[in-house]
Amino acid sequence: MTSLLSVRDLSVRFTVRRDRSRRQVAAVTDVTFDLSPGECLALVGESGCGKSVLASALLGLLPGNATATGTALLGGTAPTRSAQNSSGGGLGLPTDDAAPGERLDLPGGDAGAGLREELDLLSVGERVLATRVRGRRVGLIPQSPAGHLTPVRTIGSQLAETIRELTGTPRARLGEAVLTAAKRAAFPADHLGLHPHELSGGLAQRAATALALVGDAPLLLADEPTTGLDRDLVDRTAAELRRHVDGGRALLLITHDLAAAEHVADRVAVMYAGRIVELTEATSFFGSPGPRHPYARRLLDALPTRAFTPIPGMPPALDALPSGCAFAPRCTAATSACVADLPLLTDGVACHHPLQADSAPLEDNDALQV
Ligand SMILES: Nc1ncnc2c1ncn2[C@@H]1O[C@H](COP(=O)(O)OP(=O)(O)OP(=O)(O)O)[C@@H](O)[C@H]1O
Ligand code: NI
Repeated sequence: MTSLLSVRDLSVRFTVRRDRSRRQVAAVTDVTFDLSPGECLALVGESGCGKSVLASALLGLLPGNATATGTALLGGTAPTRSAQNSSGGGLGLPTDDAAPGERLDLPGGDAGAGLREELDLLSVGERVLATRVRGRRVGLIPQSPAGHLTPVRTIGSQLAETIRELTGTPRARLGEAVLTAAKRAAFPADHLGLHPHELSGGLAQRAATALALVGDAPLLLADEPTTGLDRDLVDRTAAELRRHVDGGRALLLITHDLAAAEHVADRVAVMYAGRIVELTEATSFFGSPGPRHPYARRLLDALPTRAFTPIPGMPPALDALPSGCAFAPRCTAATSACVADLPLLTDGVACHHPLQADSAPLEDNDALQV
């Protein structure tokens, strides 16, 4: 299937001042993956491994001290018959690769050819990202919803404004549309009159989710969308996200919650110290043969429903990464080759000694060989 998003060699470097010298923080390094319409890729990994920075890079939301390199092609989408008619047709785009259920009758009278052409998200620039990409072609459920909500406006009025802007819903039907949008994210209707600071973390999360779903963007980036939610709301959010994907949209699900990832994801990418170290089908990852990278295996074993064994040691500092495998100092299977040579992602795993099928949980008392 044609990719909706093709990320190639995406790297992000932050320049920071430390001890009166400038240092480079390698937050994301050489990340490559594809995402198709109707597919969910879960991006998992310990805190600080670069997941949110990756999402920010795709939306042009990096701070000023960051530099992103590589490419992130967002595929063009074909117009529907009605959009073709209304815009006079002939947008010069292929019509046979539209995702099933993809929203193509683009809102807001913005149905120009540029809206649907292929874009490199890393090079298009802020104006295109702000007017044509964010919310319309790429939706974001941010990790810190409070920072993305307007503090002085009620959730209801923020939803109404976003709905009007992105879908062109007439004023008379806005009230009904706000209720529908809130319900999709399990945001209670009787809280729509509240301001962001009056909401709990979980409610702010649901408000941000409702806002992100409004544009029905073909690609959704959901950064920890279930943080702060009770288990039944986690399940509801996971089900809503899956519905979104089954409607033909693509989802990059960034999460610590491997259980939620198991319910929603088609494929899993495991990040460690800024790199993808394993990229595989969710059924193989969560079932058989299981993760093949020792770090991925440890991550899964750390789940309370599995071996419940924490991963020993700490991830490396991103401004002083080793030249070989960054996981080697914590890896019980590491050899001198792991310290000397960086293993590249080959056949879905970046490891010199990938685990064999259905291997037993790794033991903490295995002596580190490095
Ligand atoms: N503005 C910045 N300047 C310097 N370093 C930064 C900046 N923003 C993020 N980083 C670094 O980039 C790394 C990756 O951060 P990121 O937020 O992507 O992690 P994450 O995987 O999303 O973690 P979490 O699961 O905790 O959300 C971190 O080590 C962080 O310190
Ligand atoms: Ni994050």
